[in-house]
Amino acid sequence: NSGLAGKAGKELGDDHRTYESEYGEPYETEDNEAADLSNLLADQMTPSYGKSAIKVDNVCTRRRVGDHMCPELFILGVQKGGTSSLWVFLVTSTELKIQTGLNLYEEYAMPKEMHFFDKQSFFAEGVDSYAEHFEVRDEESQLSLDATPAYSRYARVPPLMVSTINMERSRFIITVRDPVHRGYSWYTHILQRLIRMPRFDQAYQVFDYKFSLMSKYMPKLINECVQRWMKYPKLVFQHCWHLTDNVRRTGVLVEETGLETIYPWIPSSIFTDGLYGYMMLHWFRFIRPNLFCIIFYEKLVESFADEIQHIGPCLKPFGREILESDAARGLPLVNHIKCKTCKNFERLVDEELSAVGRKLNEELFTRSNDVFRELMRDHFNRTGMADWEKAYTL
Ligand SMILES: Nc1ncnc2c1ncn2[C@@H]1O[C@H](COP(=O)(O)OS(=O)(=O)O)[C@@H](OP(=O)(O)O)[C@H]1O
Repeated sequence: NSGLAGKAGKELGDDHRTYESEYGEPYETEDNEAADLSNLLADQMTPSYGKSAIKVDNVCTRRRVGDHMCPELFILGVQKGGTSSLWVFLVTSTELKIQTGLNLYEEYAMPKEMHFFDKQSFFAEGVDSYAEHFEVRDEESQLSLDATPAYSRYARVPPLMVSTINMERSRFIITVRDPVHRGYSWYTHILQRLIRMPRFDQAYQVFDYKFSLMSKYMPKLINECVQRWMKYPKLVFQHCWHLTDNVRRTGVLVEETGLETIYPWIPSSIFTDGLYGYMMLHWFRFIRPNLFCIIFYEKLVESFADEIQHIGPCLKPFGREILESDAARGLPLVNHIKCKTCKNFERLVDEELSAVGRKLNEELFTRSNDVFRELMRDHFNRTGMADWEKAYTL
């Protein structure tokens, strides 16, 4: 593993204290992250954003026939944004010929998700190991996809990607969804799949496992951070996302249960992962906007054939396009967790979720959505999008 990927991994490993991540493995803290990220990758940030001089020399940038193939198409997020269905659509298309990974690092991950950039232990294995998870390139035109929706929610991922992959060729897809519904879906996901892990159970127990109580307490705390950094919108995400020390220090007494928060980043991620405006500003510091394709979950569900065309610019450089006949297949329904057997699940009917959502918008999401709407207008020429709050006005 030559080049900057190794250097970045080593320096991060050497310089940062390690804690256990939410999945029980070490990750770096985000102490002085602004300084760390910008110093570490200052050289690489400019070329990736400017006129694309590739400085990294590794298996991803050499891309030789006969070598394992690094992905050049990514679904970065967001978690619970319909990414599994989108992945199924893309990799089952006989027209598009997009290849998925040969095998995964993690036995229990969704088949689409490599988690190379968000899990420190995988990244530490190096870029050659990443490529080896994909097929050997038989011809120049082959294209592989890494669809790991967790990437978008880790502030450290974009600089690591820039220091590793072939930035000249790569394209990045993100689907977004009403942050309230996304949050509720993520809460449901945790109750069904992750609650068996003691830290998830303890974190949720504090709130009597209720989404409504998490929505009452966590956004206030997150918003204090957001307000503090609002003067520098590009820095909000890296200072306020779910794994910052700021969030770790956050203690709050939940009056209804009489318990203090434990592992506060677990419930806080339900909300911070939905700060799309600040999240995208962070990504755009490292990767220029025209390499992204951003699509809307609600539009995918309502009018798939139209919305899916918005990933066209991310396929075109690879000589691919979505044909009408392909789009007519529609969005498959994958990964719908009913939580029928979830213990302690707070099932909120529409009206209840609307009431919770109204407050979440007031307190947290509207400002971030405003930023996001501006980005959609300025960089993607899409206006009238992301008006999720409308559904919550009385
Ligand atoms: N075709 C179609 N129509 C409507 N909704 C759909 C469809 N396909 C996926 N979904 C919903 O997308 C949610 C899962 O998103 P992800 O696959 O991105 O989740 S994950 O982060 O990979 O776990 C999950 O949302 P919730 O059901 O609200 O939890 C899925 O039901």
